[in-house]
Amino acid sequence: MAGPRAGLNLLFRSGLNSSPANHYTRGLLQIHLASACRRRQSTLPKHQASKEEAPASNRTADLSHLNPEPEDYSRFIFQDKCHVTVHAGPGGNGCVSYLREKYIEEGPPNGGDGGSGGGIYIQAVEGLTSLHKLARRGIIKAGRGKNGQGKSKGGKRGDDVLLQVPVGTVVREVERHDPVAEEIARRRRAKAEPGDEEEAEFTPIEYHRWMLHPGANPSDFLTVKFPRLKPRRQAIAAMEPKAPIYLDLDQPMDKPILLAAGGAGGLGNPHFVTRTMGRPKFASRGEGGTRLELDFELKLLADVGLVGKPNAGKSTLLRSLTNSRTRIGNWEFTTLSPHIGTVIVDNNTGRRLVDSPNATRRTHFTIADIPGLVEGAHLDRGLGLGFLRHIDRAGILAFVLDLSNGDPVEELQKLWHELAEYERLRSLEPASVAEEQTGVIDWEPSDSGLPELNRPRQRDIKMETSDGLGSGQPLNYQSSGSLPPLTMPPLYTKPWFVVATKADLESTQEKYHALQSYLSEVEQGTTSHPSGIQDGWRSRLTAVPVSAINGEGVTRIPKLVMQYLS
Ligand SMILES: Nc1nc2c(ncn2[C@@H]2O[C@H](COP(=O)(O)OP(=O)(O)OP(=O)(O)O)[C@@H](O)[C@H]2O)c(=O)[nH]1
Ligand SMILES: [Mg+2]
Repeated sequence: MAGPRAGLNLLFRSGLNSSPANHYTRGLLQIHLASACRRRQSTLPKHQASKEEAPASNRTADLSHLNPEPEDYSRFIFQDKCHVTVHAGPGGNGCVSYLREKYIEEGPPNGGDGGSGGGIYIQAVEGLTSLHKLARRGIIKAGRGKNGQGKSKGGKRGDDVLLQVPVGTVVREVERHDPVAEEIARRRRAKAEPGDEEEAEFTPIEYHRWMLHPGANPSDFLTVKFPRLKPRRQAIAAMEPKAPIYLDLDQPMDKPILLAAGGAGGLGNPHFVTRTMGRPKFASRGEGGTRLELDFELKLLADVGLVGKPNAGKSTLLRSLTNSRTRIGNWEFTTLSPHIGTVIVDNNTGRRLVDSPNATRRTHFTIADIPGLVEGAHLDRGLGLGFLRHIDRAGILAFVLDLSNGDPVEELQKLWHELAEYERLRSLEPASVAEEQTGVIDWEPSDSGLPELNRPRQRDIKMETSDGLGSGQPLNYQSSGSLPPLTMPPLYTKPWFVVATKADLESTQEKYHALQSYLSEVEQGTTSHPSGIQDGWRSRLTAVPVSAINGEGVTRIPKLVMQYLS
């Protein structure tokens, strides 16, 4: 059974050059032989087939996962956007306490300080592919610092919260409520606009900032003279990214970074001892924690993006190349959310599974199966713009064309037309178009990841400096208006190739040849680029004939991709 197949492979290896036509013939011959093998297998009487265990060398690979039962797919919950409110923990209160010992009736103050509130941290990690877990949490609160205690015991720190998000997540601050910045601004306003003299002398009691001994009467607030205490921040707050937060987490991170530090703990009463007041009856309360409203958006970061019409065979192709268990079905829009599969090119056994012509040390690359594009996708038809955004981030575009359905050259042109239109709309009036047509706001990602955080943003947000208590924190605000445009490399400058699938079906050969000669013309410049843009990518254009459902011809794709990966 394997005899003729092995013989033919040998023949191809020795005798044929690697012209596109031969790739096709080779692919198809392999397919025919494979189906011949299957036919022979199936012609065996059933009982005989089961009894006669084929020798190991003769066993054909199990291809059942390429044409699965309807229920044989992984349930993949996917969410690529969410809005989350995070609260950094407030600090614990300071304590009012005095030393009490035998023969020391009125000991010195020994109230401990309150613990600081827990911070909110974020980390992009590999292995996550969706934001749905984060979205479920809705409101996320870090722990409150514990109150200080007598005998100079400080309160425990509040628990930190770590948000783990997939690589490729963009985090944008929508709203901020910072009690410390608010307090500073209030004081500044009071200082800048002194009322009449009477009013100036009157200082309102700051119940929210001070606390008395538990045994004290509320009226004691009137008699105690509180010192001036500036709002405080934890020292760690200096590590917060500059507001408004805008993070483009396009690399896995070794360590989390701080989004919002918890509030500083209150001071115990020993801090307020003066010459005239040896036993202060008050301590300060902990500072409130910052509240942030954050928008998360996942822009898939795959090396290769599969672009094709619905039902073209993208998911089958992904299954044949990777371990993905994405859903396959003979109807349009089987895939409703992007799926990412990983192709291992080096399993670290000392011998690479796929040779790379350039000296890249990549051990794997990723492929994104994106829902099908229909005509008018750039106008948000079908699953349109929502997923065109995901193509943005793929480094290489693989156009999946169904050879059995319609004219592949025309299909390729239509797909490119959608991408070019999307590109054009984005470059024309990015914010308004994106907002108007999708309700989605695109914003400018950084080119170089985290260091970019400190780049000043062109947004009209009122900044407050905080009297040296931390570097210029913004006052509470709500972002409004349009956001800066996305600066991704234009789609037409990305390397691309074509995967001509369903090559096992009848009368596909002529279509394949027509497609291949069209690509050669585009490459040579005798025909315009299918996007209609003159300086689109034109080098090494090729169409790979495959029958993904039989797993035939697909091994050429990783080799091709490795040529483009650096
Ligand atoms: N004969 C043949 N059929 C194929 C091949 N690849 C896919 N199919 C069939 O084409 C149909 C659609 O395949 P899918 O992989 O779900 O197509 P898709 O592009 O992911 O479709 P959407 O998710 O709707 O965009 C299924 O019935 C597959 O079995 C192939 O190489 N040969
Ligand atoms: Mg699909």
